[in-house]
Amino acid sequence: MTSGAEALARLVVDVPDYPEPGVVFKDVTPLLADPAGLRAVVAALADAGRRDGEVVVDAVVGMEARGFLFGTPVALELGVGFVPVRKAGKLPRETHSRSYALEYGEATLQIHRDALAPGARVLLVDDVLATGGTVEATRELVTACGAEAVGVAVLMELSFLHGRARLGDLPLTALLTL
Ligand SMILES: O=P(O)(O)OC[C@H]1O[C@H](OP(=O)(O)OP(=O)(O)O)[C@H](O)[C@@H]1O
Ligand SMILES: Nc1ncnc2[nH]cnc12
Repeated sequence: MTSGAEALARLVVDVPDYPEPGVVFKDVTPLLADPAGLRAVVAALADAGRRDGEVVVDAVVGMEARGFLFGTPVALELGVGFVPVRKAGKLPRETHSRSYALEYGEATLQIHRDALAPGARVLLVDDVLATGGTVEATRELVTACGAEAVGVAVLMELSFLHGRARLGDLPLTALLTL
């Protein structure tokens, strides 16, 4: 059987100097194309939304774009809904916004103001934790909705970028730490 860590080691490709010199980009498209590998990492990420076998989150939030690809199947696996956090200008109704910096640039993220029920317990899902700017901004957006981020689950943590330090008390599940 394929484990999540084995799938990541085999199916994530390092691309040096993309999208700019000095960055080693983690390309997850071969993982997405491999049904057994994809199933293994989705199952492992979903475990972050359970305690003692019980689902303890009310929603999964995924960040554009790769957080959508992993967050949606994780939500299905947990039996909860999926809420997208999008780059600025993509959501059609009233939003909350947060700007942030990441390993190779800056961006603004948005969430629909009514996307989460007040008090909802939310699992954040993404592919990579790098500087932590994306997760920090997303957590603030969840809080602005009156909900609470109770955990973050990622495929890979790039520990040399110290994203964990920006998470405060938010529990992190990383299937692979590099
Ligand atoms: O921890 P950070 O430094 O914030 O970096 C991590 C984020 O960077 C990547 O997304 P990107 O913004 O490149 O968007 P994409 O998924 O649309 O390519 C990645 O998918 C994470 O969301
Ligand atoms: N090195 C990297 N590879 C893929 N996604 C990223 N997001 C931020 N840094 C990244």
